[in-house]
Amino acid sequence: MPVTKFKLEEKYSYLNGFGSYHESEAVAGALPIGHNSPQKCNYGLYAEKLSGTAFTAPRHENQQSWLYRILPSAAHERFRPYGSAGQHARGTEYAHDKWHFVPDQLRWDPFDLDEENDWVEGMKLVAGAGSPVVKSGIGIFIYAVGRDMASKTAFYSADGDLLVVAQHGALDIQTELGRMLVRPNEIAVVPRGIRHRVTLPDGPARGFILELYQGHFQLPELGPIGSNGLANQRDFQVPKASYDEDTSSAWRIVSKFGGNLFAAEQGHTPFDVVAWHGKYYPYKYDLGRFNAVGSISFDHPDPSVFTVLTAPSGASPGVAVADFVIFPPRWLVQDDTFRPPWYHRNTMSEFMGLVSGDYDAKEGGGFRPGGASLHNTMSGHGPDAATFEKASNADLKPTKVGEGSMAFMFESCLMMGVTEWGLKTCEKVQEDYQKHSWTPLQPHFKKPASLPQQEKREY
Ligand SMILES: O=C(O)Cc1cc(O)ccc1O
Ligand SMILES: [Fe+2]
Repeated sequence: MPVTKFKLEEKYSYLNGFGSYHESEAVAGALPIGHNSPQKCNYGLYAEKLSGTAFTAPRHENQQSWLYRILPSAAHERFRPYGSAGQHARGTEYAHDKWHFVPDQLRWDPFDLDEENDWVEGMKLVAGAGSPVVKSGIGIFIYAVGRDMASKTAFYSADGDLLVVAQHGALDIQTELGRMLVRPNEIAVVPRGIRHRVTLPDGPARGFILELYQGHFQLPELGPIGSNGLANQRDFQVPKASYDEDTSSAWRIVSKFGGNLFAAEQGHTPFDVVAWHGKYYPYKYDLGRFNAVGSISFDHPDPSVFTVLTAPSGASPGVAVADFVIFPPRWLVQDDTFRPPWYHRNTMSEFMGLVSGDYDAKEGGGFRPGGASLHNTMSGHGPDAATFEKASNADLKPTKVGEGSMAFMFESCLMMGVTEWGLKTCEKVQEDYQKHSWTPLQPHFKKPASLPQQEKREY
């Protein structure tokens, strides 16, 4: 069910619709009518274009927005390496240049909450593939944040779109285009380049981030499902324009650029966009609104039926560099079916995280909220021994699984590497994952004493 825990405050105000052309003005009349770049913009604003795709990208993929702001984003001093001007670069772990590629199934205990780090310092790269400098691949981060970002500081990633999965605590994400409140069981996407400032309205926060170095997320095709279902377009919320007027104090812009952090000073707020229009904007989505479909006869369908958002690899149709898939509460009704996931090895790699509750393939415990697992290219996995035992003997009446639970998967066609931080420094990798889950599986094969009569087939 949708998140209801916090009452929405008036400061958060949204437009509805994924991929739509939106426009929003915090001051009536701030948007020029009928053109984008008048000789003088209304109210003395500057016009600035923000391109999220090549100018010439096909129309259905093209994502650009026009911002009407008090000062252009270009008005800042030189960028210097973050940390060199007295900022504490405490524990920033963004290095993407040395992956450990290991075939083991990996599982992480819940990552620690953190009292000290802010959004910039609290993001740790755990796994991924490719590189932001060639705009190819993905990075998977956990974040554990205990402090608001320093006042008058904003952050942006030039490396990719940030898909944020909130697991614990709420995030107030003030962006150039407007403000979003992102609570556990919700996700948000902050596209490449958009300045944002993250504060914590509800204490420490923890969650997961997929950074998409190439392209943008789209909704999956629905094929025979029809015109509604899964994540519906109208449930995506886009912040309305809201701006601050501050052209007299010192602001710092922190940039993640090629996996490294830089900071530049400027004498005005970056959150000065009075109006905007276009298709390149941040958005959020409540996972409780996902309309799950599944088998109502027999067999366990592929988890692609639970895809919320997908980012095509461009390699071939249907092959994603990143699928964001969830396992929401749902009814299982299949006859004569082993209902949990089958045992499997896939060419796609699967990074999973748990937002809340239990996951139905891991009755034996060990996959806990705030924790994660990685089943890489062709690494065998599936239900643990406890789940196999239970599910193969279960009474197959209609059953609700995942009540109060939300697991998700970042799935990729790329082989995923793990960072030094993810494999060792974090000290969360479970040594006994295999012994706990699959080595206890017993053979049950019994060759029958007399074989059933085969019908003679004529061809
Ligand atoms: O490995 C997992 O638990 C994720 C998963 C779930 C499922 O229902 C089918 C395949 C799959 O990879
Ligand atoms: Fe899997």
